[in-house]
Amino acid sequence: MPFIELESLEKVFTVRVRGNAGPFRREKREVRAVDGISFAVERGEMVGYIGPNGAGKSTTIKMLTGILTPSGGRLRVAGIDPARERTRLAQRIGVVFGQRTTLWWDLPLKDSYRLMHRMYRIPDARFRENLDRCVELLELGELLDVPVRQLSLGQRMRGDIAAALLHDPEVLYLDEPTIGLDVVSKARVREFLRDLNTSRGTTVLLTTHDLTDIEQLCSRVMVIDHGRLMYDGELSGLHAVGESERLLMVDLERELPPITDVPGARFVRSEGPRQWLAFPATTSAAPLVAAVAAKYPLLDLSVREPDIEAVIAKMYGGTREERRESLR
Ligand SMILES: Nc1ncnc2c1ncn2[C@@H]1O[C@H](COP(=O)(O)OP(=O)(O)OP(=O)(O)O)[C@@H](O)[C@H]1O
Repeated sequence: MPFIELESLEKVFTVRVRGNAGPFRREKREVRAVDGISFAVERGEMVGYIGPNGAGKSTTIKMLTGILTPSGGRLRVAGIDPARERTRLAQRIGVVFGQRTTLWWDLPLKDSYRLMHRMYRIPDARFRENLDRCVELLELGELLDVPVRQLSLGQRMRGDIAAALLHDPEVLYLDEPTIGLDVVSKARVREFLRDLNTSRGTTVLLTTHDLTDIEQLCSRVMVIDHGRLMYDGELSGLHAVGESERLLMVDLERELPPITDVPGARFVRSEGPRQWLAFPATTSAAPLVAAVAAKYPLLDLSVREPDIEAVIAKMYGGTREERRESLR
């Protein structure tokens, strides 16, 4: 049985909007935030869950934690119906919302952890062990006595991630865990998550706007838009869907006219002896490199992978129907 299983999951919000019938008349309107989503995640998977603003990502996560009750469909996490058995599920899941903290603002970090120790009734030895591990790997040692409000964003985020893991959850939901962090903090958080996934087999569902998070952490990605699942597969498959291109950067021995006679490659631009050629992301670079090397005096070359951001933007561009068509 999959660890997380959604079948035609729906969440409909009813909102009141100002209607045409007068300034004080409000009309009811339905927002289908999640509109029939089905997927399964196996234990130990690390999956990216991405989409534009308002796509329905947070609403899905809230249903997975039991905070929101679905309007339709079926949902199981570790065999548990989250909305019905929220407290029982809470023992098995960890949640990190990047934009909000679960820590107590005025308390030193270690006091928040002590409270969680009690709340989750974590056995003492296990609590110690998990805390020590998080403190070491997330470099929290010097921060334990600092009130949360005095922590930098990156420090607070690391504090929040540790808080979500003290009770050994089997699944971790991360909503924008690297938002607003500097490059060093991002790298540290990513490394920690990768290690958690490989060493403990924790299942991770990651929502992010930073596609480098996905590139570095997830081999599988789900793209959601308007409450519907638009893509579910390997990250590499997204390139094919977005018809993206890879770039070959060629350093020639000297400045030469644009390379336009290599089949399958498109000249993009040049800067002195350096030229950039584009070719489809779905084809192999080897024959192209061989063809260039056979015809031109090469000093060096490198291949740049396509920018997923551009791929996603391409997917999100156009009408919903066109996008869905392109994904078939
Ligand atoms: N409590 C609510 N009442 C009414 N509408 C809501 C509510 N929560 C979410 N929505 C609407 O549901 C849709 C999906 O919102 P959701 O927050 O799940 O998107 P998201 O993909 O997480 O977006 P973001 O990346 O901006 O966080 C949006 O149109 C949003 O306005």
